[in-house]
Amino acid sequence: KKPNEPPLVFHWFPIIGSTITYGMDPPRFFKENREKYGDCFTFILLGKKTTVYVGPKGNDFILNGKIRDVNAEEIYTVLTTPVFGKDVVYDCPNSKLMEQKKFMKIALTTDAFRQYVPIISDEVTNYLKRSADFKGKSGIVDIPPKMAQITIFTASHALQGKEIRDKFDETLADLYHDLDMGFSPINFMLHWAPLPWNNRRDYAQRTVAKIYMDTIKERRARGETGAQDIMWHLMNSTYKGDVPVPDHEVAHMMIALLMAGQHSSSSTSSWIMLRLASRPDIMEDLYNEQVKALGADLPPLTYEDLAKLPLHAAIVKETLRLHAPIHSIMRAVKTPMPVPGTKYVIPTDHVLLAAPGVSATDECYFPQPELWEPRRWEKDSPLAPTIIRNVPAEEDDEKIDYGYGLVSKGANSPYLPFGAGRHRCIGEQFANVQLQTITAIIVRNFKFRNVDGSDKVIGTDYASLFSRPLEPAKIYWERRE
Ligand code: HEM
Ligand SMILES: N#Cc1ccc(COc2ccc(/C=C/c3ccc(C(F)(F)[C@](O)(Cn4cnnn4)c4ccc(F)cc4F)nc3)cc2)cc1
Repeated sequence: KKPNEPPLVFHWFPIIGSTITYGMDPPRFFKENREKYGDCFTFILLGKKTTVYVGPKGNDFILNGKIRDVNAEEIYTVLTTPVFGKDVVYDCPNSKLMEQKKFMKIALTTDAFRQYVPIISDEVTNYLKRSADFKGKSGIVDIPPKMAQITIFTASHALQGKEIRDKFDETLADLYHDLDMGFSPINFMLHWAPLPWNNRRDYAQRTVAKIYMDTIKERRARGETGAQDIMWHLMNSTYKGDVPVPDHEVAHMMIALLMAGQHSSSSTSSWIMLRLASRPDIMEDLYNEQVKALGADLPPLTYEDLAKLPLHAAIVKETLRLHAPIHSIMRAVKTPMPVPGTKYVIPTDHVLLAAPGVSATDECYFPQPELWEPRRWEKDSPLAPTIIRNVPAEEDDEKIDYGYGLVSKGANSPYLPFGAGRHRCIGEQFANVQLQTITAIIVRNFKFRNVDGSDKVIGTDYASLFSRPLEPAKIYWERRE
């Protein structure tokens, strides 16, 4: 170990290093090594020196790193470009990504959400009516595959438009599956390997992109201006210098948004259902919150209704605190980076890894951190986030504009499931609308509990790109009369 580098995690073998212990359970790996080495330490991930820096200071160091010091696209492009397609997101200069995020964000407006809530409600209601797994009065169901179906229908219809959503009933579903096979950490690590599924992924990418480009041509021919969905906005956006967005870039951004929305929401909605099954009392409280706020006849849900359902919002917030789909955020180091307050200088042959989930489960910020308690987010809850150095976890947050609107630097926040800084998520509001609406409709139809009646919750599968529940994850459901 060199004197001015962070401590190196002990490992037996070169190349493999700590890949397996990290890959099997990243949160446990971070916690154990934080206790041994402190907030900043280096481990070997498939031969690559990977420096972890956790806690609010680590989150700030990595997520608010200067563009000349840290680089996301170098790390992510091998994973995302074969799946999304060329010239978008991580296959273009960061300045172009910032413009693309501006275009996407313009489409995700309150007006759009007003349209999305009825769309999402109807998709969930229809799915529950049609699904063979929810026939009769009660039963046992493996919930993650059902939530994957519900999210693909709701995300594709809301974000991509009706014509794309209807294609998911036939060809698009299989193509999406082949595309999805390429979205795995193996590709992340061994992108150069001629893995068999990568041919299917490449064929699927070209075919899906063509479906989008044909839809774009149809809409342009029809002079379509009705649906204010994302495709319409991207088709009518121009880069600085009034350069229109080429059709293939619109198609590739649509694939990127579909993948983002699908994986994050499918994982999170599965965890929400599993947590509700472990706490049937909270599921009852959600039902009563709706009856109290909207009336016992439970009229069709509107976007404005969501603001009257704070417990529904807290369910999503608390689930993301314990089950953030992205457990590791990576950056390449472009210039040697001195770590403030230490003698460490991170060299350019290291990769930086931020793990915001570590502070979200740190007892010094969240009392009883492993307890899933949505009410901890209410103002005067005894479990509320500890005020950090007189900076409340939520407010008083420094904001900065990277070209797609003001985003919080989140420098002091122990809770960053959507990241922070230049690469921060632009899908947070959509995700909240989608997840709260799905939860509200499910709560209206069913009561859940664990098959064994316990308050336990299943373990996490970290082997895929987005952490998600181990499968099968069965719950007992009962139709609410
Ligand atoms: C529960 C849902 C979601 C979670 C937890 C989540 C989380 C994140 C995180 C942690 C990042 C930062 C990645 C990094 O810094 O490397 C991010 C970025 C991003 N997310 Fe999300 N996301 C969610 C939903 C969505 C949705 C629904 C969309 C699109 C509609 C979306 C689009 C994006 C985009 C475009 C970026 C920017 C990437 C960059 O600038 O490098 N996300 N998200
Ligand atoms: N042995 C072994 C062994 C070793 C290691 C492991 C596990 O190791 C790791 C390490 C790192 C990671 C990182 C996750 C990661 C990063 C980027 C992205 C993304 F870019 F794709 C995304 O941010 C996703 N996103 C954003 N918002 N919603 N979705 C995105 C951005 C913009 C966009 F438009 C579309 C997008 F969808 N996705 C996921 C995951 C697993 C397992 C086994």
